[in-house]
This record gives sequence, C-alpha cells and structure tokens, in this order.
Amino acid sequence: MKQIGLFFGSFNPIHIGHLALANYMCEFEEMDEVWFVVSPQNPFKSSLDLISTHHRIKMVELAIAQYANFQVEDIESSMPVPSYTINTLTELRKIHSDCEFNIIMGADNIQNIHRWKDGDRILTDYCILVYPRLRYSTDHMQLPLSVRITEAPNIEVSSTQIREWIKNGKQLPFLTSPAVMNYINTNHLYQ
Ligand SMILES: Nc1ncnc2c1ncn2[C@@H]1O[C@H](COP(=O)(O)OP(=O)(O)OP(=O)(O)O)[C@@H](O)[C@H]1O
Ligand SMILES: O=C(O)c1ccc[n+]([C@@H]2O[C@H](COP(=O)([O-])O)[C@@H](O)[C@H]2O)c1
Repeated sequence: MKQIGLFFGSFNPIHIGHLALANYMCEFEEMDEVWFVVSPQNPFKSSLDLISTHHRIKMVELAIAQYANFQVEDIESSMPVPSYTINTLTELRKIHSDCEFNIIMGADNIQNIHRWKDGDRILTDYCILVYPRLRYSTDHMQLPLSVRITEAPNIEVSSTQIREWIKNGKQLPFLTSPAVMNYINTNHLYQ
C-alpha cells in the first residue's frame, strides 16, 4: 500500500516550518507522499485573520511545486465547516482504498487530541507520526502503538508571526517561498 502522510492545517500562509517537516517525513519516515490538507476553518481557531481558502490552497501549490512527493488535497473545501479531521479521514479512506494514511501531528496537537471530535478514535484507528514542538513533551504520555514519535528538526516559525511581519511591510521570500511571497504581494494579502 502507498504510504501517505497527511498534513492538516490552515496554512495561512504555508511556511518553511511546514515544508521542512513534510520533506523530512518523505525522506526519513518512509512516506511515499505527503498531502497538505488545507482546512477552511479549524474548529478551535478564530476566523478573524483567515484569508479565503482558495488563496491558501494556491500558496500551498506554489510552495510545493518543486518537489514531486508533495500534493495539495482540497477535499475539505467541499465539506461542512468547521473542518473536523475525523470526517475528512473517513472520506479519504473511502476514496483511496489503495493508500495507508499516516497523520502528521505536532507534539502540541497530540496533547490536545482528546478535545478533538472523536479524538480517541483518531488515536486508535490511524497511524500517527508525531514530531517535536518546542515546550511540548510526549514523555509522560501513554500512547498507543499506532503513534510513532519522530525526530524531525524544528524550525520554530509561525504563520501568525509571518502575517504580522508582512503587515509591517517585510518581504519574507525565504520564510515562505519566493513564489508564495510574490503571490502575497500581487494579491495584497495580509496588508
Ligand atoms: N514551525 C513549524 N514546524 C512544524 N510544524 C508546524 C510549525 N508551525 C505549525 N506547525 C504545525 O503545522 C500544522 C499546520 O500549521 P498552521 O497552519 O496552524 O501554522 P501555524 O504557523 O501554527 O499557524 P498560526 O500561527 O496561524 O496558528 C499544525 O498542525 C501546526 O501545529
Ligand atoms: O477535528 C477536530 O476536532 C479538530 C480540532 C482542532 C484542529 N483540527 C484540525 O487540525 C489541523 C491543524 O490546524 P491549524 O489551524 O493549527 O493548522 C486543521 O486541519 C484543523 O481542522 C481538528
């Protein structure tokens, strides 16, 4: 079966933290592909700073164009909001019976998974690849065998920080990607 890493996120905008991590999962954790699943609306996040989903999808497409193992998955665009991950996973399994799905998840998110819709079911029914985040440890957690802890390198940059800097007139082609920065400028995003 094809091993697919699913990387869920708002990607508002996508940045090198996301890209480097997904790259690591393909090269070191035996993922044949990583799919970036762009979520129209995270159930836990405010929609205040959130730009429209089609811009976020376009930026992911631009950022990943150079690497054959990356794909954008826009299935959540046609699903109800907020974007509950269990619903997306169920749909993806129905459509792609030839793929094994591995959820790529930060140590911050795995600590909160019990608050997600059907979080316990996600934990037991899916393979999960957990990567370290600063200030979050998984040492004390009792995790099922379906959860694998990886040692992916951490690049602590955030979309929030990037949005703020762009608002202040900064050009950040290497924290996002040159093509993404160009798209942001052309479409006057995050001004
Ligand atoms: N620097 C990073 N390195 C690795 N993973 C990250 C990084 N930043 C965010 N992530 C993870 O990537 C997924 C998608 O991230 P998201 O789109 O929320 O970016 P973000 O930078 O955390 O955004 P925001 O600052 O708007 O909350 C989330 O699971 C998040 O935990
Ligand atoms: O399903 C849930 O209950 C749930 C709760 C919180 C977050 N999520 C998903 O987790 C992903 C990470 O979100 P974000 O905004 O931090 O990039 C995104 O796809 C959200 O829809 C999902």
